[in-house]
Amino acid sequence: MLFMVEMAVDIPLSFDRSEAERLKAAEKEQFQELQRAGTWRHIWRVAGQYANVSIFDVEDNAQLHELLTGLPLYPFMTMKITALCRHPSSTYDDDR
Ligand SMILES: O=C(O)C[C@H]1C=CC(=O)O1
Repeated sequence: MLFMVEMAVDIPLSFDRSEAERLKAAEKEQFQELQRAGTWRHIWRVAGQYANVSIFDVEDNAQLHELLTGLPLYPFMTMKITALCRHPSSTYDDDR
């Protein structure tokens, strides 16, 4: 199942800087692992914002929930999730 996830990150200025850097590094590592696995299929930076638009390919809603709530930066994120389905005009075989 494909989902578009819009994520915005807001780490308060009062939050410990070195802990923030540690969480960002952990987030990057987790992201790259999921990208290599094909689960976190795409990511784009939203220009001018600490935010991204991502496409996830997961088994079900529960897997998406587990994955998103397990992200190191999750406590600082707001998310908007949109379920996607194949467009009838698409020529791509992997648009499930
Ligand atoms: O940078 C972000 O948008 C937040 C998060 C998503 C992937 C990653 O490495 O960090």
